Amino acid sequence: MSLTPAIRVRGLVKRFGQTTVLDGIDLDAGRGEVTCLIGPSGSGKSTLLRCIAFLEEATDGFIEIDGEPLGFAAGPSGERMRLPQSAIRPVRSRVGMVFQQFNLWPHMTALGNVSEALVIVRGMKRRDAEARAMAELEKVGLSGRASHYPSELSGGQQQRVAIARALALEPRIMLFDEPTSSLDPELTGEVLNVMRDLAKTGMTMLVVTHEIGFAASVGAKIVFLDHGKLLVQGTPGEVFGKPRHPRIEQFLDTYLDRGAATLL
Ligand SMILES: Nc1ncnc2c1ncn2[C@@H]1O[C@H](COP(=O)(O)OP(=O)(O)OP(=O)(O)O)[C@@H](O)[C@H]1O
Repeated sequence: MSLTPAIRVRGLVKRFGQTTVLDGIDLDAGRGEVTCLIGPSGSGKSTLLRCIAFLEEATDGFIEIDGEPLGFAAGPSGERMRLPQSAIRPVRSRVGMVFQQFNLWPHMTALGNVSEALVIVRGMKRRDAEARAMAELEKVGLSGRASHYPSELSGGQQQRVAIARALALEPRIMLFDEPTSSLDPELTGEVLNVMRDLAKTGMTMLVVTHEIGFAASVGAKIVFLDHGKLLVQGTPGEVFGKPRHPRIEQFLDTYLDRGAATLL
């Protein structure tokens, strides 16, 4: 088995103007594993995810996906060189992303939302795209809602459509940015269950979450960001077990989610 991590981040820096939001992040996310990113609000979790999805361009540092550089590579003397678009696109297309807001097209059905990208991005025939989209909707338990519009679906169902849409493009890595934070507890549970099932298929997942119970039970690795630095990382037992790093203790006091106490 290859030891190359699915995601390898080295020395990642992101600045917005004078503000340093990510300050030298080194991170490995294992293939077929769930890595959970936790940390206080504003610590840089979303920005890190967005850099890995190449939605934001890092100010410095390197990202590799399956051992291949994303966006920038080290030149002959170690200098940072921007890669051409033709080299960026195939690496970037291996990464799927699910956001806090579902971002579905309101004028399209669930089936349309999942199949459209296959037609536009992949150039699939509509009939083939819809067959693939149905299979993805089935996986998230929504084949019976294929002809519904987003306004006719609950928030949890909309997020499951968004997950199906990302999966339809066959990513090797799925990034989730607080996918349940706009949902009430019941709907949160149904989305987390879909993510649990996805993890069981061996999908590599990097998940920003405040659902500590989910992170502790599904995460192979927990990464704690604080003020743009990676402060603590390890297995759930190492990060949440006692004695805990004082910042983790403080964070759990502030952010402990429903039911998490029983797991820690
Ligand atoms: N486009 C931007 N321009 C300027 N500052 C930004 C931009 N995006 C993020 N920031 C700042 O970067 C910091 C980190 O934001 P980020 O959203 O990555 O944190 P987070 O840990 O995901 O927070 P939360 O848990 O609240 O979502 C914040 O101070 C934020 O205001």
